[in-house]
Amino acid sequence: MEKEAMEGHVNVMLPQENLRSDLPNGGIVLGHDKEISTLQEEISALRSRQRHLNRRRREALGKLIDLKGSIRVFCRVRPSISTSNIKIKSPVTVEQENIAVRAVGIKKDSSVDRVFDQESTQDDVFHEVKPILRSALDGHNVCILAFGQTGTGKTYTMEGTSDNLGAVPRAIQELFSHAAQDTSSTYSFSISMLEVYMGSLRDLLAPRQQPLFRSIEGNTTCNLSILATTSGSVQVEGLTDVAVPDLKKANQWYCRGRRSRSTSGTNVNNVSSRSHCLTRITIRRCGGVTEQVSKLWLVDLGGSERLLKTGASGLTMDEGKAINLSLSALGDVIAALRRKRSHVPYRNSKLTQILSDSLGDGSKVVMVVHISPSKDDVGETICSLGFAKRARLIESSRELSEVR
Ligand SMILES: Nc1ncnc2c1ncn2[C@@H]1O[C@H](COP(=O)(O)OP(=O)(O)OP(=O)(O)O)[C@@H](O)[C@H]1O
Repeated sequence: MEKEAMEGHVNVMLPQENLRSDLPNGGIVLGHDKEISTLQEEISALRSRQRHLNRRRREALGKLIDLKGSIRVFCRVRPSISTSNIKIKSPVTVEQENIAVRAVGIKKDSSVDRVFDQESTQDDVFHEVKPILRSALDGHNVCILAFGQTGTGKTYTMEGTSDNLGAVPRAIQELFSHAAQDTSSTYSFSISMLEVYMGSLRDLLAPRQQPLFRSIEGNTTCNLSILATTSGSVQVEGLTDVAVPDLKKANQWYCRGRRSRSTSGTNVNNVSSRSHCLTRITIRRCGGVTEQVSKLWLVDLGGSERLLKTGASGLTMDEGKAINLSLSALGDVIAALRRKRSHVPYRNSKLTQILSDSLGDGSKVVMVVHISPSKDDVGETICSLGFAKRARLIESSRELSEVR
């Protein structure tokens, strides 16, 4: 019974044979009232036990995630996209948790919490990401970030394709499926999506579609502002937040937001994302008298890029510079958290400002660093692995007077 209660299912078997022997037409006689009231008491005791076990499960999960580190770093290697039949040996070799990069004059070994090799599937990645969703349902702010050089598969991991759904649609599905199974709490969800583009914010779910940033150079009319509340939580003023009563509605809104993203062709990716795309699921959990609100951020970061290599010029080059600057601000925040600095420079970019209540203490982060298997990308691969290393060294128990 305990195991069943922990999994959120309590099945109480009524002694139907006994009842039926007295009742040929299937009705209930008064003589059984006592039995019924005993069973009702038993059900209510089991419900209370279930709530208690759920609370303990939440505490245990929180401790487990803290032990593993408040930030978990995975690395995914994109499959080779060479069209040639000649098999070229990749400078990148991987094992379960280790990545070795070998090239002329380069010998670099890195370790992360889990490596996904070129053959890994969307299922494999989601399997590792899934436990942290429980933390979001339990009231923690959670952030799942896809980081990496342009063209290494960040959008593939987060959005996926219609045949191979990525982490965002799978996470949305998982939230609804958990909510349907948990009989001890009720949940409601809402979704927001925004794009951080050249230091400005654009609401991807605005009722009247705002003009694409890319189509109007220097346009900042879509700029939203970020407010920090006295309780330390962060609000994006005026950002559309749509209540999603079911999975179908959630997917419809997510697809709508995806279609509004700014993309452009570069030498290395012909549908390169020119911005950071942030999907926020707000979770309201009501268990008994208390309501808890938490945020799940699913972030497809713009690709870090070497501007010469991507062949970018004009607007595309400016976009690349802006992406690199905000990624460097994200790196600085992570480094400050790691060093337990009293000042964490969240304010240095819009990206880090928005995420400030979901990157610091008490929140849980999964970062999937994407790398290319190609010899031509060794320089970028080393940089991305350096970023992963810095992120991985964050300690979970720290006391910070964070500046947001
Ligand atoms: N694991 C994978 N399996 C199959 N195809 C992949 C995988 N990863 C990436 N791809 C393919 O590689 C190409 C580039 O991937 P994607 O657009 O996701 O890169 P990105 O890192 O988001 O790039 P950018 O930063 O420029 O937006 C796409 O055609 C994508 O479908």
